[in-house]
Amino acid sequence: MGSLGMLENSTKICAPLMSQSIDQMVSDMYQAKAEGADMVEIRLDCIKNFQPHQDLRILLKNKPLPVLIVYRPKWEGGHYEGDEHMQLEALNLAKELGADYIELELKVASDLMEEHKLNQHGSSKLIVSCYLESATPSKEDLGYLVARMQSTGADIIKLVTNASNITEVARIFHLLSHCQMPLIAYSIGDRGLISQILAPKFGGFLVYGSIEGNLVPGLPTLDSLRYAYGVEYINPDTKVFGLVSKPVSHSKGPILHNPTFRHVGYNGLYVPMLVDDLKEFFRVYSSPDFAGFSVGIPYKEAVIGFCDEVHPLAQSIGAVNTIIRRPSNGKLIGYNTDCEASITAIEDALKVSGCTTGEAFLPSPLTGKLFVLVGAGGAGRALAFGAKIRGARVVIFDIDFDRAKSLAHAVSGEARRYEDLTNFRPEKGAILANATPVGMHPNTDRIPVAEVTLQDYKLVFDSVYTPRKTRLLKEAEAAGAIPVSGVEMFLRQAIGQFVLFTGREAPKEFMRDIVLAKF
Ligand SMILES: O=C1C[C@@](O)(C(=O)O)C[C@@H](O)[C@@H]1O
Repeated sequence: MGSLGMLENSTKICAPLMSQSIDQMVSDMYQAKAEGADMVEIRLDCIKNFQPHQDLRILLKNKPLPVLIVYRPKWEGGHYEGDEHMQLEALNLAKELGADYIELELKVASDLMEEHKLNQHGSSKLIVSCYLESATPSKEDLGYLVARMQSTGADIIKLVTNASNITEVARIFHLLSHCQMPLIAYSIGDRGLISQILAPKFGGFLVYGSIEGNLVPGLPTLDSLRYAYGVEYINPDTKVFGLVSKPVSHSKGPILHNPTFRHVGYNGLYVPMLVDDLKEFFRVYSSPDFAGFSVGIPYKEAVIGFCDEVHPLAQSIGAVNTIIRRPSNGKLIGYNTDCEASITAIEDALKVSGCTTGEAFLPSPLTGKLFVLVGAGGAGRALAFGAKIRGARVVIFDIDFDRAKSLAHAVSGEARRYEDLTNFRPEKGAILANATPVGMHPNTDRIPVAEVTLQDYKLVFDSVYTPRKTRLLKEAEAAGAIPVSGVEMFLRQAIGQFVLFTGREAPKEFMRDIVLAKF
């Protein structure tokens, strides 16, 4: 990898292991090591018929990596139902047998403190933890809680919250960057994912990643931490680029952008951001650390209201899919890379298949063609404007007829009622473009038009990119049309974003290879 100027961080990657047998725990430790973990967390409370003396000896004698021992009681979300005394005995034994870290819940640690019973001898480090079922507390309350945890004599403190909104995760980042002692802090849930991935940027002590085949709900896998996010290369200077969308987990953006950043030695990180409230989001994530954004469904139109400047093409389309924070003044500038991406994907496919014969004098193989568009949302608007700019005649269908009419008006096209789509037969040689999510994973058996109408089209484009070949594209190919996958548009819009994000030329072939191998 191009490591130009990048510093590795000191955040450890830890695999939580929750198997029920000792043999399995031992083999999980080796698997975690092979998958790139720096340490493992062994959950004693998950082991069936746990025999402290015998089992801890086997586990700690066979450890290939530093071990954190956790014996989590039921009241803190674990499975241990015994008393504090037995819990403490097992943890002390683990210390004696060479555990590198042991974890105690705040309540237990506080009780022990009061009774002057917290045994701080030995070489294991003590992690005092607190799991909040609720949302992340205010900055002040977090401060008090951390002070209380510190006062137990912990070497490391660990705080876990349940994020109900991505904006509260910013309080975790604040805490991580201001805490004077080693801190593990993160939020669980889809909205909290960035707190885990970005822990190395803000100085977190460790980040959790689950081993393959043993997924822990709410945690990324070791493989995604290493490959998709490259967490070992993140440092305080890393520029963060977020995909602002809802839903967001379907996106393949991280597995394309992050390896590309690393390939060219650019210190950037691309993360999914599940956003509920755009206004709050841009108010809270306003620091230069958050250097730019991709914008996905359903925000491509609404986000214009939060940009300080909008590129003329994006302005006329009325949709933004890329935002850059201008380093000189922090202003947000909106762009649209979908338009060129989708139209050039269609044009190139027409050129490759020789559909331009006799039309070489035309500015584009789309000039003069009938362009039938289904869906007038953000992606549809980009396609409609692109087709119009190339001189195509645009016909638009949308479930919301007013939306279709307003887009048709903007591109001097024609709006048709959605009900008429089933029987709509275009002139021969027309282009069909689907800009609705119909057919997207997991509803892959769905198709936005009637199959019988497909034979009249020369080319069918689908903006859906999961799966690569949608049912619409399969049927179109069978009917003799040229299929163009949304993957091609996805790749090209990402190439456009790379240039805007980094100010550098994009390694196009490298990016295309990732798409071919991983999509
Ligand atoms: O439409 C898309 C797809 C996307 O939202 C994603 O899911 O990764 C990313 C956007 O930049 C792009 O315009």
